[in-house]
Amino acid sequence: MNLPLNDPSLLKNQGYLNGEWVNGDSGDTFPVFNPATGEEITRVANMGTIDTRRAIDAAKAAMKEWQKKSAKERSTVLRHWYNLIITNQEDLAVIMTSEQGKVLAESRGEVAYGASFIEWFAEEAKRVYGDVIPTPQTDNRAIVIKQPVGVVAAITPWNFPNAMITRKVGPALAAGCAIVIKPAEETPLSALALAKLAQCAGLPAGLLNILPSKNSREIGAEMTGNPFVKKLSFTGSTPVGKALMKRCSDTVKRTSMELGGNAPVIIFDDADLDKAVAGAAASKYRNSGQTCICINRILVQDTIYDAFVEKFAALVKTYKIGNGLDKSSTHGPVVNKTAIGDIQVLVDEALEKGAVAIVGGKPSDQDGYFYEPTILTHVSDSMRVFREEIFGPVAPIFSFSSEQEAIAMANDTEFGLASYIYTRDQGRVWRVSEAIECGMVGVNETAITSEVIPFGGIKESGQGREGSKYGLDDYLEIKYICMGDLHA
Ligand SMILES: NC(=O)c1ccc[n+]([C@@H]2O[C@H](COP(=O)([O-])OP(=O)(O)OC[C@H]3O[C@@H](n4cnc5c(N)ncnc54)[C@H](O)[C@@H]3O)[C@@H](O)[C@H]2O)c1
Ligand SMILES: O=C[C@H](O)CS(=O)(=O)O
Repeated sequence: MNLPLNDPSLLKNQGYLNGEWVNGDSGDTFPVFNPATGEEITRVANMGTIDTRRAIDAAKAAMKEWQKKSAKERSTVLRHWYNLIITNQEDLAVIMTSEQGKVLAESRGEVAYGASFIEWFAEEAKRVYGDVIPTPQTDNRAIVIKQPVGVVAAITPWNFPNAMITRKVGPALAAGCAIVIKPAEETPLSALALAKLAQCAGLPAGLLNILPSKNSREIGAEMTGNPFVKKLSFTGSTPVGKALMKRCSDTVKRTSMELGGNAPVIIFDDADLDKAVAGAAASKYRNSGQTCICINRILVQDTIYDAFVEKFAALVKTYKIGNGLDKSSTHGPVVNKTAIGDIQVLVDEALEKGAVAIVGGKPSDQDGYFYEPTILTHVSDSMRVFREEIFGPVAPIFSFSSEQEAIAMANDTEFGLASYIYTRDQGRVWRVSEAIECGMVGVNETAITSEVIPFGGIKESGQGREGSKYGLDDYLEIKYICMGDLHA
């Protein structure tokens, strides 16, 4: 399948290992499909254990020189890479829409968002400060320096195939580390195109290694078991994150976990209703609901429930699902056929328990993996759509009476990634923001992410933070040096 690219050389189908484009040791390949059409885009090298081991060895060797460079030298390379990503934004967006499905406008936005992490950490690289601590003794001083954690392994998901790569590679390289990445098997092309641009930017060989593969378990086993890997950064589902954390404990690796969500939005009766409708819809149906911080449960105060449902349904009915490269499409497909089935199981379970699909409720009849934007009313917390991450364009709308009931519903989950509140009562903003158990809160806003904020969750949504001034810490180790014999 030919993609409409200005630079066709960005469409890579080999692994990127030690600065070279290579086929997997097995010589095997796997297909990458366009979810809007079901067509095969290309076949990609299927990397395995031997390739992973080679990549880790290359990263270990390359890191020796990289960590000796000055922060400014590392920053300069990252800045050049950022400039190349922005210059090639349109091609990167077309590649993303073709393999992941999101509409082109969202893909363009993700490329810019992904690039912002490279820009941000090009700057943060120069601000890895330490401490000089006055000690209780008079003849010594305590010095604290920060050093790179070591070789990083990373595993990333298909829903943001560009930004989930750069949100890890940016801080890793800025800190002086080298990194080996396995992207999702559904969307390797975005990662490979980023590697091509990093190569063009002069990033030294071995610092960035991309291992496309269908053998995720096999590669994960090597990444989590190899003693030269000092940190695993994972973004994906909570069950997989738990398994990887367990494996990492064998060699006491540091881990960063960006896992599943079950975000509530709480809409109080003093909210600006039109803003709440627009914000809730934008979050819920962003990337066709395949976003970790998508609203998963809409909680509306009972006094405004009917008014909210009427406005929300009127907006959702205007959506046009279709191929993301078609300018008239507002929303794209879901990632594959399995996702269609998973979503339908959740919807059917709710319907069997009394829910009503006032909009949608089934797959679209057009070719490709399309699910109709769906709204469910008459829902309850006994349904799976209350407890599980839907990861599709389905909006269950629950009602509540009091602030206390809303907080209890919001917190009634093992997840704790993002939450959203619509109210114009400042006292309520503080009470509810502090009471909700999560890592990020949007108040009268659902577009809450950028490179400057600490992205991450609590409970079973993960550990660590990506982006912001905090993001570099996950790739650094603190070393304390006692400077004695001061009066020698
Ligand atoms: N918190 C965040 O920042 C964030 C961001 C994006 C997605 N997510 C979460 O990711 C999930 C959706 O993405 P997904 O379907 O790709 O998740 P997933 O966990 O199925 O896969 C994520 C990655 O892990 C790999 N993988 C799967 N099983 C593995 C194993 N046993 N060993 C090693 N690697 C394995 C996959 O190949 C993929 O690269 C959702 O739960 C979503 O909430 C979280
Ligand atoms: O799906 C997960 C992403 O992290 C969401 S965002 O692009 O960071 O908002």
